Amino acid sequence: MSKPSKSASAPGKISGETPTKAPPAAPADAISDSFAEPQGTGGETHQTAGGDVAVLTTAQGIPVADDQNMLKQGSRGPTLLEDLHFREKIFHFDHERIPERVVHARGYGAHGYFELTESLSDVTRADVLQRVGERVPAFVRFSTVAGSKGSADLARDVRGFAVKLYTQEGNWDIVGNNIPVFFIQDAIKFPDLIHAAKPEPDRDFPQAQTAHDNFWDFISLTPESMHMVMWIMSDRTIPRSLRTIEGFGVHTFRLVNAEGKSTFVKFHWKPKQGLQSVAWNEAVKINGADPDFHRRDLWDAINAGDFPEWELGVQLFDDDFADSFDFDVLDATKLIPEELVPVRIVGRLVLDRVVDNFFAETEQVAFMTHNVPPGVDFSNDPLLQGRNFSYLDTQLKRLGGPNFTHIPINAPKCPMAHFQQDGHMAMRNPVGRANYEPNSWGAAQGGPREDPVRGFTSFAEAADGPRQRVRSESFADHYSQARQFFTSQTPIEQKHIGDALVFELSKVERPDIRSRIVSHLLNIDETLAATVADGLGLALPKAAQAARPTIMDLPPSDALSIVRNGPDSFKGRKLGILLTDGADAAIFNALVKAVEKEAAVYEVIAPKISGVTLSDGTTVGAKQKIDGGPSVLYDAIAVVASKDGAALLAIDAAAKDFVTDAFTHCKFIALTAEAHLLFEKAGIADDMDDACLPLGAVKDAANFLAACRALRHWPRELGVDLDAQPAA
Ligand code: HEM
Repeated sequence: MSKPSKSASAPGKISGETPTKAPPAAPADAISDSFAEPQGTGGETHQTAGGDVAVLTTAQGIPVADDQNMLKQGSRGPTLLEDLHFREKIFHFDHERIPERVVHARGYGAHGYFELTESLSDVTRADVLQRVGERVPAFVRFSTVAGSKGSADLARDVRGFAVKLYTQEGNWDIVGNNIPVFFIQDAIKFPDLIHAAKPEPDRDFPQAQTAHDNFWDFISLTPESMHMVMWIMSDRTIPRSLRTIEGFGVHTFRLVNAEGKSTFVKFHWKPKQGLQSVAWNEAVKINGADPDFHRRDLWDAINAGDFPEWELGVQLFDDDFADSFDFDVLDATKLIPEELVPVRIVGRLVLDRVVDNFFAETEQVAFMTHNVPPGVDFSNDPLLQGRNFSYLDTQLKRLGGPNFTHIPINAPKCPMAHFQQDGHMAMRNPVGRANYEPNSWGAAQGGPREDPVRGFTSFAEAADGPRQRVRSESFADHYSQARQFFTSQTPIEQKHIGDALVFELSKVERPDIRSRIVSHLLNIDETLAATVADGLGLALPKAAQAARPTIMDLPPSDALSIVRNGPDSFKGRKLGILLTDGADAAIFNALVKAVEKEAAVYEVIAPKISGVTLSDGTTVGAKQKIDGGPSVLYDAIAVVASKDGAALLAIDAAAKDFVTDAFTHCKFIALTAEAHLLFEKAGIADDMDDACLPLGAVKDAANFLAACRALRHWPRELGVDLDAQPAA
């Protein structure tokens, strides 16, 4: 196979292959002064080539003399069909869009590597899992499921966590989610699930939300989804960052070793950054303030050298365990508690490079569950089996032809040779005379041959039984693990699940659908059901008919809680510092130093984007003007204001929102004595608690950053939420 040549890429220069390095940023002195640009007869700007500046060409390479005006008959006359440059330019523009993914349309990707830290050679012959210390390139795409490509990042939704490992035995795609279970057990229900979740077909809303009748109607009639419902109503679906989510392969897969022995496996990605989520009220506001919150966060962190990292964990088990387990390991609505089968950490995934071009890489990447190397294999999970058909099929539609593996992001990075040829946009065709096998052209010209030893062989599982459309009885317990998830949460997390259910069901117009959901909750946890019924002002219905009674005493699992798996540092988090003219320079500088010591980051927010002049006369630039930098964009806030500055802030609605939102969202807050006025005028001065710390002296900065390690002061929430108040 011929390999496209690599060429260094400069802005606007087209090469045959996606460049591996971002083009160098233009030096500051190269930024043009638009006031000095040459103008044409109509006053339009004409920038011309010369020196280091390349000549603009058509896609055919023909140099372009004028890119501002169409070819006309006279300056005010009709446009001529002969204008080859205009026609080509518009033609290409007209065809820029490809269909968005039918699900997971909004996503964001990054490059990195996977490194093996513990060999799995005892259980698999997969080359990538043999030798400790070896690395393979990786590409990861995170996504939301229901929203369109242009929807907002903080939608309450499952996050896709799709990993492509470019191994020496071909691409291995682990197409997972940040939740270890799924809504449905059988792939035949996937179109129904997604239709119900997406905007309703007559009105095409709501966008990127499950809070509507169709979704909850379907769910209320699909009791197998109840475990997943607990997860999606938890804070897992409003993560603080893509860097703070777990990833799960969900299904039971197989690992197969050199002797052909199979071991069942579940895949886990555990974030070194710890788990963290935001509050719902905060998520709603982030979506308005910065719909790109998650992608910006990932882009900024990687570009700053703060590379997110996940550990690859495996839960390995055999047939005996599978037979003894309370649930069916082929049922994707069930997980295997880590307390029963510990997660063995065997590798690390590091994301260290942003994409050069979003479309070329993130949009065109094609993940497929059936991409597995020799030594990895499938189980009979009927959801997985259906997925194995769906992903290849959908790529053909989305990427327009069978040659999507020629796109650099999808091309394997190992030797490959086959006789597939032609088709739309074929970049690689077999060379030489033979394009079939068997053939008699000999080693030099005959092309590749099969390899029964190294090649992929499916695990020789025996299967028997009548052909039938049926759901296994072993899939019939719909509530026990839902209950186990709920009882494994801390009280604040349980409250959030109740709040989320009340919120979502309040958006459902039909009372009977609300009631049906509560009838399922009664089979999970009576208190939760009563709380939700109360929140909806609904009489408690009868419990839903259960195919299997709930196992009430499954032991709680700490691994299922976000709060219990948070980090113990503020590393990688962002402090928002609201500054005014005349603010204490020593305190500001101490804060900056403390932030850097904590390996965190900060942004300055000021009344004007030009920045402020501090008490010592130094000037500090602002990243955000106050109404463009609400506190929902930060993990903690500090208000460092002078007396006059605080007086100005105290009349500003955005400044008042800045502190009240931070307070409501249980964030750590630091303030100078002068800034107190803003908190008074915002109406929260009397409620301030232990997580509101004074910035009276330089040493207070470090104390404050140390306190921020707890991330949130959740007890405060009970004081600021109507639903948390005792009934009158
Ligand atoms: C455990 C259940 C599932 C998980 C974890 C899952 C995960 C994902 C992820 C992460 C993506 C986005 C891939 C990307 O970033 O490009 C995706 C896309 C997709 N999924 Fe699934 N999915 C599940 C179930 C299903 C099922 C049952 C089907 C169909 C039978 C399905 C069909 C699709 C399709 C068609 C896409 C769009 C792919 C593309 O256009 O690139 N998924 N899924």
